[in-house]
Amino acid sequence: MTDEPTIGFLGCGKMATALAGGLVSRGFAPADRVFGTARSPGSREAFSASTGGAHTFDASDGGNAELATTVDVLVLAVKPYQIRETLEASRGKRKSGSLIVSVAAGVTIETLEAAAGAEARVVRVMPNTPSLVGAGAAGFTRGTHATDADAALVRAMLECVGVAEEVSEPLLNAVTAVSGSGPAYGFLFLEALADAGVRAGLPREQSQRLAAATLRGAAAMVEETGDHPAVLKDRVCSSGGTTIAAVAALEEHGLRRAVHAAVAAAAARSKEMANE
Ligand SMILES: NC(=O)C1=CN([C@@H]2O[C@H](COP(=O)(O)OP(=O)(O)OC[C@H]3O[C@@H](n4cnc5c(N)ncnc54)[C@H](O)[C@@H]3O)[C@@H](O)[C@H]2O)C=CC1
Ligand SMILES: O=C(O)[C@@H]1CCC=N1
Repeated sequence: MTDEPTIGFLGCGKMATALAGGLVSRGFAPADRVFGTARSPGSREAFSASTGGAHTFDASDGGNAELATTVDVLVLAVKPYQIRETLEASRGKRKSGSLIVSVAAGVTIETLEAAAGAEARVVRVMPNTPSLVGAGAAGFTRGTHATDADAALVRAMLECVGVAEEVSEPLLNAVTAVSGSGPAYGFLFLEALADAGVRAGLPREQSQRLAAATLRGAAAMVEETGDHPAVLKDRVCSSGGTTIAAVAALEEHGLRRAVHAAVAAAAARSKEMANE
């Protein structure tokens, strides 16, 4: 493999478009070394636009085989139920020495290695869509034959677009539940906060800007000070003031219980998908 590998996204839908877009805009790979395949023309156009012109192949017209013969890193980004068949179909067509990276929720290393063929080098990743703007959070685990160099390459890719944590495979279900699915929880909370601001009298755009900047600020405080979130929360809560009244309302309405239930549901679903 050269210093600058070619990267191909087999299934260039929403996750691939976010990851590839982030990788190109952050300089990990130029657009002419990034490729995608999809059945849907809309997905191919969005992928091309997000990457500043990466080439795409039509998956309905032999594109997956063309992609497999072309790239050094083959990123599997079709739906989980399609991973086995598309990987089996790539056997004997993949570029010599290529690395297989799967981003599919729930699809195990064992399934990937069985479908890819003997000695295939596989890394399983759980990324998230904020990779597009360099604010991703991902977990990864290496397969039986993946080398230290493979793990380092995948880590470098993921760190180019955010943070990356190597974990044991069973913990990928928890990673999926916290950070893979997590942006949706953040968007839901942000939407609710902005709505509530509108209810309290703010114009919609101002409320959304304030809500988004506030959540970004809270996350940055945790990351940059290293303080426990509870300590930072206590500093906002004046005695007898507005914040503690709001915190009490959130506790009464079961915010913590709701978050625990959400993450447990996503982790259970991820585990279940391994058997589908
Ligand atoms: N959307 C997200 O936030 C995340 C998704 N993932 C994983 O990424 C994978 C893709 O999910 P999304 O991007 O959300 O779905 P998506 O539906 O947006 O993308 C799937 C793409 O595969 C294409 N496709 C369908 N059949 C194909 C075939 N035979 N060959 C090649 N391409 C084909 C479709 O045209 C579509 O563009 C899933 O396995 C999911 O678990 C992982 C982390 C986060
Ligand atoms: O909802 C899903 O199954 C995928 C995996 C993590 C985020 N989206």
